[in-house]
Amino acid sequence: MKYIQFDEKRPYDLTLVGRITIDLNPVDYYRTLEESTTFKKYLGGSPANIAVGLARLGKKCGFFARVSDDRFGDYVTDYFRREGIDTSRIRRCEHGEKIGLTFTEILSEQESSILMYRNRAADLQLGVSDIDEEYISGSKAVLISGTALSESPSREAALKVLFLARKTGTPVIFDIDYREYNWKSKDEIGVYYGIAAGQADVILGSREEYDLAGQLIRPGMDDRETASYWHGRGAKIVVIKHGKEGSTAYTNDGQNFSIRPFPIKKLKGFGGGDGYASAFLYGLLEGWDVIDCLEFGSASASLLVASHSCADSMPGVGDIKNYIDECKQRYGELVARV
Ligand SMILES: Nc1ncnc2c1ncn2[C@@H]1O[C@H](COP(=O)(O)OP(=O)(O)O)[C@@H](O)[C@H]1O
Ligand SMILES: O=C(O)C[C@@H](O)[C@H](O)C(=O)COP(=O)(O)O
Repeated sequence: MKYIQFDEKRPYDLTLVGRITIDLNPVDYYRTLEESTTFKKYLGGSPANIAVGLARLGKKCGFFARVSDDRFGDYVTDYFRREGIDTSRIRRCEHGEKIGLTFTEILSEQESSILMYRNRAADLQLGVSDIDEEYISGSKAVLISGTALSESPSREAALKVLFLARKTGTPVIFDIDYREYNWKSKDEIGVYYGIAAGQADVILGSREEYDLAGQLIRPGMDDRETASYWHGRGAKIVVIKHGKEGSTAYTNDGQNFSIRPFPIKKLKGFGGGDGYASAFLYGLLEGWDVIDCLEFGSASASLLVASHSCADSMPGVGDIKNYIDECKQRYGELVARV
Protein backbone atom coordinates (compact mmCIF):
# COMPACT_ATOMS: atom_id res chain seq x y z
CA MET A 1 0.00 0.00 0.00
CA LYS A 2 1.43 3.39 -0.98
CA TYR A 3 0.33 6.16 1.34
CA ILE A 4 2.36 8.94 -0.29
CA GLN A 5 2.30 9.63 -4.04
CA PHE A 6 5.66 10.94 -5.26
CA ASP A 7 6.04 12.63 -8.67
CA GLU A 8 8.74 10.44 -10.20
CA LYS A 9 9.49 13.05 -12.90
CA ARG A 10 10.99 15.45 -10.35
CA PRO A 11 14.84 15.48 -10.26
CA TYR A 12 15.31 15.68 -6.50
CA ASP A 13 14.11 12.96 -4.16
CA LEU A 14 14.03 15.12 -1.03
CA THR A 15 14.73 18.77 -0.26
CA LEU A 16 15.43 19.51 3.38
CA VAL A 17 15.19 22.67 5.47
CA GLY A 18 17.14 23.26 8.63
CA ARG A 19 20.50 23.27 10.27
CA ILE A 20 23.85 22.19 8.99
CA THR A 21 26.17 22.29 11.98
CA ILE A 22 29.28 20.64 13.33
CA ASP A 23 29.40 17.82 15.86
CA LEU A 24 32.37 17.54 18.19
CA ASN A 25 32.30 14.05 19.67
CA PRO A 26 34.74 13.06 22.42
CA VAL A 27 37.45 10.62 21.42
CA ASP A 28 38.04 9.99 25.13
CA TYR A 29 34.41 9.04 25.78
CA TYR A 30 32.66 7.29 28.66
CA ARG A 31 33.57 10.24 30.84
CA THR A 32 32.05 13.68 31.44
CA LEU A 33 32.43 16.52 28.97
CA GLU A 34 34.49 18.24 31.67
CA GLU A 35 36.92 15.37 31.71
CA SER A 36 37.11 14.79 27.95
CA THR A 37 40.05 16.53 26.31
CA THR A 38 39.99 15.32 22.70
CA PHE A 39 37.17 15.70 20.19
CA LYS A 40 36.62 14.56 16.62
CA LYS A 41 34.92 16.95 14.19
CA TYR A 42 32.03 15.70 12.06
CA LEU A 43 29.36 17.29 9.94
CA GLY A 44 26.23 17.55 12.09
CA GLY A 45 22.73 18.86 12.36
CA SER A 46 19.82 16.44 12.24
CA PRO A 47 18.53 17.42 8.77
CA ALA A 48 22.07 17.50 7.41
CA ASN A 49 22.67 14.02 8.79
CA ILE A 50 19.44 12.83 7.17
CA ALA A 51 20.49 14.34 3.84
CA VAL A 52 23.84 12.53 4.04
CA GLY A 53 22.04 9.33 4.99
CA LEU A 54 19.77 9.53 1.94
CA ALA A 55 22.69 10.46 -0.33
CA ARG A 56 24.59 7.38 0.89
CA LEU A 57 21.48 5.37 -0.05
CA GLY A 58 21.60 6.78 -3.56
CA LYS A 59 18.97 9.49 -3.30
CA LYS A 60 19.35 13.01 -4.67
CA CYS A 61 18.84 15.68 -2.04
CA GLY A 62 18.44 19.43 -2.16
CA PHE A 63 18.84 21.68 0.89
CA PHE A 64 17.77 25.17 1.97
CA ALA A 65 20.26 26.50 4.52
CA ARG A 66 22.42 29.36 5.74
CA VAL A 67 25.94 28.57 6.90
CA SER A 68 28.71 30.72 8.33
CA ASP A 69 30.97 32.63 5.97
CA ASP A 70 34.15 31.02 7.23
CA ARG A 71 36.20 27.82 7.00
CA PHE A 72 33.48 25.82 8.79
CA GLY A 73 30.98 27.04 6.20
CA ASP A 74 33.43 25.82 3.54
CA TYR A 75 33.81 22.49 5.33
CA VAL A 76 30.12 21.63 5.49
CA THR A 77 29.41 22.86 1.95
CA ASP A 78 32.32 20.86 0.53
CA TYR A 79 31.17 17.83 2.54
CA PHE A 80 27.73 18.08 0.95
CA ARG A 81 29.24 18.42 -2.52
CA ARG A 82 31.37 15.30 -1.99
CA GLU A 83 28.22 13.38 -0.95
CA GLY A 84 26.37 14.55 -4.08
CA ILE A 85 23.93 16.78 -2.20
CA ASP A 86 22.96 19.90 -4.16
CA THR A 87 24.38 23.09 -2.59
CA SER A 88 22.83 25.70 -4.90
CA ARG A 89 20.48 26.91 -2.11
CA ILE A 90 23.08 26.91 0.64
CA ARG A 91 23.96 30.55 1.26
CA ARG A 92 26.48 32.31 3.49
CA CYS A 93 25.54 34.56 6.38
CA GLU A 94 26.40 38.20 5.86
CA HIS A 95 26.70 39.53 9.40
CA GLY A 96 29.19 37.21 11.03
CA GLU A 97 26.74 34.61 12.30
CA LYS A 98 28.53 31.39 13.23
CA ILE A 99 27.71 27.78 12.40
CA GLY A 100 26.18 25.84 15.27
CA LEU A 101 28.55 23.65 17.27
CA THR A 102 27.33 20.58 19.13
CA PHE A 103 29.62 19.18 21.79
CA THR A 104 28.43 15.71 22.70
CA GLU A 105 28.96 13.91 25.96
CA ILE A 106 29.12 10.13 25.77
CA LEU A 107 28.92 9.18 29.42
CA SER A 108 28.16 5.48 28.95
CA GLU A 109 26.61 3.11 26.44
CA GLN A 110 23.22 4.11 27.83
CA GLU A 111 23.75 7.77 28.66
CA SER A 112 24.68 10.61 26.31
CA SER A 113 23.89 14.28 26.15
CA ILE A 114 24.54 17.12 23.79
CA LEU A 115 25.67 20.68 24.48
CA MET A 116 24.70 23.02 21.67
CA TYR A 117 26.51 26.32 21.05
CA ARG A 118 24.00 28.25 18.97
CA ASN A 119 24.26 31.95 19.83
CA ARG A 120 23.41 33.82 16.62
CA ALA A 121 23.41 30.45 14.84
CA ALA A 122 23.94 30.72 11.10
CA ASP A 123 21.16 28.26 10.27
CA LEU A 124 18.51 30.39 11.95
CA GLN A 125 19.36 33.23 9.55
CA LEU A 126 17.65 31.37 6.69
CA GLY A 127 15.12 33.86 5.32
CA VAL A 128 12.05 33.85 3.11
CA SER A 129 14.09 35.34 0.27
CA ASP A 130 16.24 32.19 0.30
CA ILE A 131 13.23 30.00 -0.51
CA ASP A 132 12.07 29.61 -4.11
CA GLU A 133 9.09 27.73 -5.50
CA GLU A 134 10.97 26.37 -8.51
CA TYR A 135 13.37 24.40 -6.28
CA ILE A 136 10.51 22.95 -4.26
CA SER A 137 8.52 21.97 -7.34
CA GLY A 138 11.58 20.02 -8.52
CA SER A 139 11.57 17.78 -5.46
CA LYS A 140 9.49 14.64 -4.81
CA ALA A 141 9.11 15.73 -1.17
CA VAL A 142 10.35 18.25 1.35
CA LEU A 143 11.47 17.67 4.94
CA ILE A 144 11.14 20.34 7.58
CA SER A 145 13.22 19.88 10.71
CA GLY A 146 11.38 21.31 13.73
CA THR A 147 14.25 23.36 15.10
CA ALA A 148 14.07 25.53 11.97
CA LEU A 149 10.78 26.82 13.44
CA SER A 150 12.38 27.94 16.72
CA GLU A 151 13.42 31.46 15.74
CA SER A 152 12.90 34.09 13.04
CA PRO A 153 13.79 34.51 10.20
CA SER A 154 14.29 30.76 9.81
CA ARG A 155 10.77 30.24 11.20
CA GLU A 156 9.10 32.14 8.39
CA ALA A 157 11.38 30.55 5.79
CA ALA A 158 10.37 27.08 6.96
CA LEU A 159 6.70 28.02 6.93
CA LYS A 160 7.12 29.38 3.40
CA VAL A 161 8.49 25.98 2.36
CA LEU A 162 5.48 24.35 4.01
CA PHE A 163 2.99 26.49 2.12
CA LEU A 164 4.81 26.33 -1.22
CA ALA A 165 4.96 22.55 -0.86
CA ARG A 166 1.19 22.45 -0.45
CA LYS A 167 0.82 24.84 -3.42
CA THR A 168 3.02 22.67 -5.66
CA GLY A 169 1.57 19.32 -4.57
CA THR A 170 4.85 18.33 -2.88
CA PRO A 171 4.51 15.87 0.04
CA VAL A 172 5.69 17.30 3.37
CA ILE A 173 7.67 15.33 5.94
CA PHE A 174 7.86 16.95 9.35
CA ASP A 175 10.64 15.70 11.59
CA ILE A 176 9.69 17.24 14.93
CA ASP A 177 13.35 17.36 16.03
CA TYR A 178 12.97 19.00 19.46
CA ARG A 179 16.10 20.65 20.85
CA GLU A 180 15.20 22.54 24.03
CA TYR A 181 18.04 25.04 23.81
CA ASN A 182 16.61 26.89 20.83
CA TRP A 183 13.09 27.68 22.05
CA LYS A 184 12.02 30.73 24.03
CA SER A 185 8.73 29.33 25.38
CA LYS A 186 6.70 26.15 25.48
CA ASP A 187 3.75 27.98 23.94
CA GLU A 188 5.82 28.87 20.89
CA ILE A 189 6.72 25.20 20.55
CA GLY A 190 3.05 24.23 20.62
CA VAL A 191 2.08 26.92 18.13
CA TYR A 192 4.71 26.22 15.49
CA TYR A 193 4.86 22.44 15.88
CA GLY A 194 1.08 22.45 15.68
CA ILE A 195 1.12 24.45 12.42
CA ALA A 196 3.78 22.25 10.81
CA ALA A 197 2.36 18.91 11.92
CA GLY A 198 -1.07 20.04 10.75
CA GLN A 199 0.29 20.54 7.23
CA ALA A 200 2.43 17.39 7.02
CA ASP A 201 1.85 14.13 5.16
CA VAL A 202 4.39 12.22 7.27
CA ILE A 203 5.32 13.08 10.85
CA LEU A 204 8.36 11.61 12.64
CA GLY A 205 8.92 12.10 16.34
CA SER A 206 9.46 10.64 19.78
CA ARG A 207 6.66 10.43 22.36
CA GLU A 208 7.99 13.55 24.08
CA GLU A 209 8.06 15.46 20.80
CA TYR A 210 4.44 14.61 20.02
CA ASP A 211 3.46 15.75 23.52
CA LEU A 212 5.07 19.11 22.78
CA ALA A 213 3.33 19.34 19.40
CA GLY A 214 -0.06 18.59 20.93
CA GLN A 215 0.23 20.60 24.15
CA LEU A 216 -2.04 23.46 23.03
CA ILE A 217 -4.43 21.12 21.26
CA ARG A 218 -5.14 18.09 23.43
CA PRO A 219 -2.54 17.39 26.15
CA GLY A 220 -1.97 13.85 27.38
CA MET A 221 -2.89 11.92 24.25
CA ASP A 222 -1.58 8.34 24.02
CA ASP A 223 0.02 7.02 20.83
CA ARG A 224 -3.23 5.92 19.16
CA GLU A 225 -5.01 9.15 20.06
CA THR A 226 -2.00 11.12 18.81
CA ALA A 227 -1.98 9.29 15.49
CA SER A 228 -5.73 9.63 15.09
CA TYR A 229 -5.60 13.35 15.77
CA TRP A 230 -2.87 14.06 13.20
CA HIS A 231 -4.54 11.75 10.67
CA GLY A 232 -7.58 13.96 11.13
CA ARG A 233 -5.40 16.95 10.25
CA GLY A 234 -4.25 15.27 7.03
CA ALA A 235 -1.21 13.18 7.96
CA LYS A 236 -1.00 9.86 6.08
CA ILE A 237 1.72 8.30 8.26
CA VAL A 238 2.49 9.11 11.90
CA VAL A 239 5.70 7.51 13.20
CA ILE A 240 6.19 7.47 16.96
CA LYS A 241 9.64 6.44 18.22
CA HIS A 242 10.26 5.04 21.70
CA GLY A 243 14.04 4.78 21.79
CA LYS A 244 15.29 1.32 22.67
CA GLU A 245 11.67 0.13 22.98
CA GLY A 246 11.23 0.53 19.23
CA SER A 247 8.80 2.43 17.08
CA THR A 248 5.34 2.30 15.51
CA ALA A 249 3.95 3.74 12.27
CA TYR A 250 0.24 4.56 12.25
CA THR A 251 -1.31 4.89 8.80
CA ASN A 252 -4.45 6.87 8.00
CA ASP A 253 -6.34 3.71 6.98
CA GLY A 254 -6.41 2.61 10.62
CA GLN A 255 -3.47 0.19 10.47
CA ASN A 256 -0.33 0.28 12.57
CA PHE A 257 3.04 -1.41 12.23
CA SER A 258 5.54 -1.84 15.06
CA ILE A 259 9.13 -2.88 15.18
CA ARG A 260 11.72 -3.38 17.91
CA PRO A 261 15.29 -2.16 17.57
CA PHE A 262 17.84 -4.52 16.14
CA PRO A 263 20.20 -5.89 18.79
CA ILE A 264 23.56 -4.15 18.71
CA LYS A 265 26.32 -3.05 21.07
CA LYS A 266 25.49 0.61 21.55
CA LEU A 267 28.30 3.16 21.76
CA LYS A 268 26.25 6.35 22.13
CA GLY A 269 22.69 7.46 22.72
CA PHE A 270 22.28 9.84 19.77
CA GLY A 271 22.32 9.50 16.02
CA GLY A 272 19.67 6.80 15.95
CA GLY A 273 16.93 9.17 14.92
CA ASP A 274 18.79 10.52 11.91
CA GLY A 275 19.77 7.09 10.69
CA TYR A 276 16.21 5.96 11.22
CA ALA A 277 14.70 8.90 9.33
CA SER A 278 16.99 8.62 6.30
CA ALA A 279 16.48 4.89 5.86
CA PHE A 280 12.74 5.01 6.58
CA LEU A 281 12.30 7.77 3.98
CA TYR A 282 14.46 5.83 1.52
CA GLY A 283 11.95 2.97 1.78
CA LEU A 284 9.01 5.33 1.29
CA LEU A 285 10.65 6.84 -1.80
CA GLU A 286 11.24 3.31 -3.10
CA GLY A 287 7.53 2.53 -2.69
CA TRP A 288 8.08 -0.14 -0.04
CA ASP A 289 5.44 -1.33 2.43
CA VAL A 290 5.51 0.59 5.70
CA ILE A 291 6.75 -2.38 7.76
CA ASP A 292 9.75 -2.71 5.43
CA CYS A 293 10.45 1.02 5.74
CA LEU A 294 10.36 0.62 9.54
CA GLU A 295 12.70 -2.36 9.43
CA PHE A 296 15.18 -0.49 7.20
CA GLY A 297 15.00 2.59 9.41
CA SER A 298 15.42 0.59 12.59
CA ALA A 299 18.40 -1.31 11.24
CA SER A 300 20.10 1.89 10.12
CA ALA A 301 19.38 3.48 13.52
CA SER A 302 21.04 0.58 15.28
CA LEU A 303 24.14 0.94 13.13
CA LEU A 304 24.24 4.64 14.00
CA VAL A 305 23.98 4.21 17.79
CA ALA A 306 26.86 1.75 17.51
CA SER A 307 29.04 4.30 15.70
CA HIS A 308 31.14 7.22 16.99
CA SER A 309 29.68 9.70 14.50
CA CYS A 310 26.42 10.38 12.70
CA ALA A 311 26.85 11.71 9.16
CA ASP A 312 30.20 9.96 8.63
CA SER A 313 28.70 6.63 9.68
CA MET A 314 25.61 6.71 7.52
CA PRO A 315 25.40 3.27 5.87
CA GLY A 316 24.75 2.25 2.29
CA VAL A 317 21.88 0.03 1.12
CA GLY A 318 24.09 -3.05 1.19
CA ASP A 319 25.32 -2.32 4.71
CA ILE A 320 21.78 -2.13 6.05
CA LYS A 321 20.55 -5.18 4.13
CA ASN A 322 23.56 -7.24 5.27
CA TYR A 323 22.93 -6.22 8.87
CA ILE A 324 19.26 -7.18 8.64
CA ASP A 325 20.20 -10.56 7.15
CA GLU A 326 22.85 -11.08 9.85
CA CYS A 327 20.30 -10.36 12.58
CA LYS A 328 17.73 -12.71 11.01
CA GLN A 329 20.31 -15.48 10.81
CA ARG A 330 21.45 -14.90 14.37
CA TYR A 331 18.11 -14.20 16.06
CA GLY A 332 15.54 -15.73 13.75
CA GLU A 333 13.20 -14.47 11.11
CA LEU A 334 11.57 -11.09 11.65
CA VAL A 335 13.51 -10.72 14.86
CA ALA A 336 12.43 -7.12 15.26
CA ARG A 337 8.82 -7.25 14.11
CA VAL A 338 6.32 -7.17 16.95
N1 LIG B 1 19.79 0.93 22.31
C1 LIG B 1 19.37 0.87 21.04
N2 LIG B 1 19.67 -0.22 20.29
C2 LIG B 1 19.26 -0.30 19.01
N3 LIG B 1 18.55 0.65 18.38
C3 LIG B 1 18.25 1.77 19.09
C4 LIG B 1 18.62 1.94 20.44
N4 LIG B 1 18.15 3.16 20.86
C5 LIG B 1 17.51 3.71 19.81
N5 LIG B 1 17.57 2.88 18.76
C6 LIG B 1 16.96 3.08 17.46
O1 LIG B 1 16.98 4.47 17.13
C7 LIG B 1 15.65 4.89 16.85
C8 LIG B 1 15.50 6.34 17.20
O2 LIG B 1 15.89 6.51 18.53
P1 LIG B 1 15.08 7.58 19.44
O3 LIG B 1 15.89 7.80 20.64
O4 LIG B 1 13.70 7.07 19.57
O5 LIG B 1 15.00 8.84 18.51
P2 LIG B 1 16.01 10.09 18.49
O6 LIG B 1 17.38 9.49 18.31
O7 LIG B 1 15.55 10.87 17.33
O8 LIG B 1 15.83 10.76 19.80
C9 LIG B 1 14.78 3.97 17.66
O9 LIG B 1 13.46 3.92 17.14
C10 LIG B 1 15.50 2.65 17.50
O10 LIG B 1 15.16 2.04 16.25
O1 LIG C 1 20.94 17.56 15.52
C1 LIG C 1 21.95 18.14 15.94
O2 LIG C 1 22.15 19.37 15.86
C2 LIG C 1 23.00 17.27 16.59
C3 LIG C 1 23.27 16.05 15.70
O3 LIG C 1 24.24 16.38 14.72
C4 LIG C 1 23.76 14.91 16.58
O4 LIG C 1 24.46 13.96 15.85
C5 LIG C 1 22.58 14.32 17.25
O5 LIG C 1 22.27 14.65 18.37
C6 LIG C 1 21.73 13.38 16.46
O6 LIG C 1 20.63 13.10 17.28
P1 LIG C 1 19.46 12.06 16.88
O7 LIG C 1 18.28 12.91 16.72
O8 LIG C 1 19.41 11.14 18.06
O9 LIG C 1 19.83 11.35 15.61
